[in-house]
Amino acid sequence: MSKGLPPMPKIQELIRLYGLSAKQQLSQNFLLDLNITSKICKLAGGFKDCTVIEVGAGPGGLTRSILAAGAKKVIAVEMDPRFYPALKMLEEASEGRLSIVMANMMDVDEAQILSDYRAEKTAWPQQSKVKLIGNLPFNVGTHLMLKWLRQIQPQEGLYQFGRVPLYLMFQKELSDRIAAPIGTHDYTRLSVMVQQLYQPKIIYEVPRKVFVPAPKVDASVIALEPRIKPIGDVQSPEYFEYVCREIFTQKRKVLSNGIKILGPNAEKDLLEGINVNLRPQNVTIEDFVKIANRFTAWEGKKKNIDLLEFKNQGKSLRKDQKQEQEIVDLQNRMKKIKTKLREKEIEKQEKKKQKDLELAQALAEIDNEPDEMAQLVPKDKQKATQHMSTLLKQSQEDDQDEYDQLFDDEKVTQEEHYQHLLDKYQDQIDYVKESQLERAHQKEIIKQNRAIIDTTLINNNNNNSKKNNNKNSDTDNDFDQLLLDENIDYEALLNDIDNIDINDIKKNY
Ligand SMILES: C[S@@+](CC[C@H](N)C(=O)[O-])C[C@H]1O[C@@H](n2cnc3c(N)ncnc32)[C@H](O)[C@@H]1O
Repeated sequence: MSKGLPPMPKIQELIRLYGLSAKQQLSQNFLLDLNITSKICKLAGGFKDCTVIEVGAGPGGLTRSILAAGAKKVIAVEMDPRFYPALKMLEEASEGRLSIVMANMMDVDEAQILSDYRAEKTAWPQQSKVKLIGNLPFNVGTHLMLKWLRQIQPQEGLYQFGRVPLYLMFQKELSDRIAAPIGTHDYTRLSVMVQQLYQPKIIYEVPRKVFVPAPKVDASVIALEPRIKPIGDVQSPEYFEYVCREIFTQKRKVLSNGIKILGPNAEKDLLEGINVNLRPQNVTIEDFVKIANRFTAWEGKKKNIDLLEFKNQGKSLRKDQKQEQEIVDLQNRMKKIKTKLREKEIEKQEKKKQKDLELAQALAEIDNEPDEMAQLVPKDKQKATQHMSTLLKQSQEDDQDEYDQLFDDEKVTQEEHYQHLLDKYQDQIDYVKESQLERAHQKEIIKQNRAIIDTTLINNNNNNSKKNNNKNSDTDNDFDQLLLDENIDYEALLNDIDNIDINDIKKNY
């Protein structure tokens, strides 16, 4: 049990209790082994007396270890509301040391939450009393890292609180690239951009098997300590990012050739004093800064340079995450509907069996071969129904003869005669009529089912694009309505649902 916390249910138990299965599509891979999370905290240098922002707290495994490591305050940011009850339980046990912020970290104002929770400000270049840690989906982690990286030089956001180190879990390959030394295969745009501002160090390699569920790749925790003084003095972070991006697209060319991508005469105007025979992977960060600063002031650069990637990264991530979430929700609703339909189908089959049995019994009463009829009914209801009509007709005719005779003998009145016939056959006649109608009706129902499914999905897509929050309830109402119909052809409906390709829905976004 975690030091400093009262006894609490295990994370695995909370996951079971609150039904917190990982959403694999959203790359939720949990760390449930507290030995591992404690080791990560230790390798991050411990959190004693620190204010720690934990990004993507999930069910709270790592959170417990951070608290156990003596953090003064933990601010756990999580965007998936399913985790709120589990985190709330931990918050209550933490005696004020844990606070939960339910939000997308892309939208969080770090300086605001740190002031709200009275984090201590430390003057640059001292080591900060604030630390940030996160086991995030890998793509999200990269976007956020770029967000924090851009806050360093203007000392905004996190960096109003001093030299805040970041401890981020990435897929191993990405951490290797971020930390890659110059001259290695892994030295890329990201290495240059991150290392210009941070001192990176891989502190822990985490094999995939320790996550639940296991991702497809191994991971590692990288520590990013802001440099006291960045390498070089970048004039425009936007152009620095642009220049690094463009030059690394020319990885196989030496600088004198590759630089041409930045515009005509770039070689003459931007490379003075730089070894032009190097490939990008051998160019120092200082030289990248020099080239980028010259480019920023350069008249010869292309007009309308696309800096959109730099500006829109956060936006596109938010959009991607929202869409992924919507698709997961849609898939979950489909799953629920399928379960409901299967139950209804079983119910319907039971009813059908019962009806067939009743039909067989009814036939047995007017036929001398009950066994044969009992076999015929479940196999071919239409044939059985026809057979039953013939038998009924025959039987009515026999009775008619018998009663005509009685009537002729004046033993019964005409009225009694018809009443007798009516009573005897009414039920069977109704049943036969119903059965004959059934097939035509079924066809109609199948058509209706298809129409409802089509409309529901179209509505769903339209609603998604209109960002209409009521879409789920509309869709659910349609389906609930559908399920109320006793005569529904569940099998056809299930087939239709099975044939829905979730990728088609994705395409429509
Ligand atoms: C890989 S899981 C890790 C959960 C937990 N920290 C652990 O180690 O078991 C990532 C968590 O980050 C959350 N998350 C993903 N994107 C986020 C974002 N933009 N802002 C806040 N939380 C996010 C997910 O909902 C999920 O709970």
